Amino acid sequence: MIFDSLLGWLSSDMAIDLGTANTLVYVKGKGIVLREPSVVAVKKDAKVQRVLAVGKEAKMMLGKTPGNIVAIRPMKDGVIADFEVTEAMLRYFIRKVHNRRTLVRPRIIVSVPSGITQVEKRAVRESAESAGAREVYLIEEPMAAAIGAGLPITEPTANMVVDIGGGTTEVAVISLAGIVYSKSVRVAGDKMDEAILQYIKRKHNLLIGEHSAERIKIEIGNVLPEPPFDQVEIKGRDLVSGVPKTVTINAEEIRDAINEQVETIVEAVKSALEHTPPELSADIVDKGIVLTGGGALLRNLDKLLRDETGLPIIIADDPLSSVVLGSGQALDNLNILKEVMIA
Ligand SMILES: Nc1ncnc2c1ncn2[C@@H]1O[C@H](COP(=O)(O)OP(=O)(O)OP(=O)(O)O)[C@@H](O)[C@H]1O
Repeated sequence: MIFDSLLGWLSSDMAIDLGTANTLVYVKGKGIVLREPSVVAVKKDAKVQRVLAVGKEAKMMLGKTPGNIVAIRPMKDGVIADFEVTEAMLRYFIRKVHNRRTLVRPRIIVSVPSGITQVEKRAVRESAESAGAREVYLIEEPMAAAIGAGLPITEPTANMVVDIGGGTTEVAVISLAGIVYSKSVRVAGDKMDEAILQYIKRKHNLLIGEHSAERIKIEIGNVLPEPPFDQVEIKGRDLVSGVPKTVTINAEEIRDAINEQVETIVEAVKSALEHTPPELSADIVDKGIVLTGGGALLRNLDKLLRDETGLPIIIADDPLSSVVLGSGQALDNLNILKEVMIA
């Protein structure tokens, strides 16, 4: 019986939020011990590929590497896009958490987007196992996010959570420790960055990298900007002359640039509301919708969702950590894990 093997968990056991943008690790009894971008810099010589840097150090190299070095983001749209590199990244993070001591192989809880395929689930399990896990348990991200945000998921009442990450936006209605309805769209922070990059290219003939696009979004991104608009100077390469140049961009332009992605997220929320059984809808009217994930920090997204749905919208206390905090609670309290883990 699988639950028998839940006994005897060790202090080296951990919960990992293997995100498209960031990877977070929670160690049993200790809390969050690692928070790094999901980026790996790899050097390719002849046929051999060597990992040069992982996490923050590798993210600094994005878009700045010479020919034989590539900075790779091995997760795309919430799932593993490059199996080997994901495994190398996980191995690095697990060893870092353990201070490179070789301990008993840990049991690991990994959160995955809701509705991922069996093949994608197997890829996550296998990559965690080859990176050193003894056993791997999976939890759906919106469930983990809801637990991490402190929602009473085991009660017979609706909890609605919208987790906006780098690769996916997950909308879910949870009651009695089960997901009553969920919708996962592969539109979130990364697609916004891409849209900003394309907008600046089109409108200002300026080429910028994805790292700069993300920085602009975080600095002045706002879904309901008002004059005087915040603005930021950006440097890039002029498409026509080929030389470096600087332009000033304002928040209204960025709203325009990411409008389509924001609309997709709003529509996903509305569609979830339409598919929620009436008894549970009544609970949502009272309790509202909780936003988690880095995208919850996009300025005024909560206000826009409130305008569009007429419901109370609450941003979780620490939206970037909700998922790993929820998986961490399942690690600390195995009764929760038994209820929410998926096959
Ligand atoms: N202040 C901010 N304003 C807008 N977006 C932000 C802000 N801070 C972080 N983000 C965005 O949040 C995203 C990362 O969020 P998070 O770490 O929750 O995602 P993830 O778990 O790695 O992704 P996924 O759940 O899709 O696998 C990035 O796109 C980042 O640019």
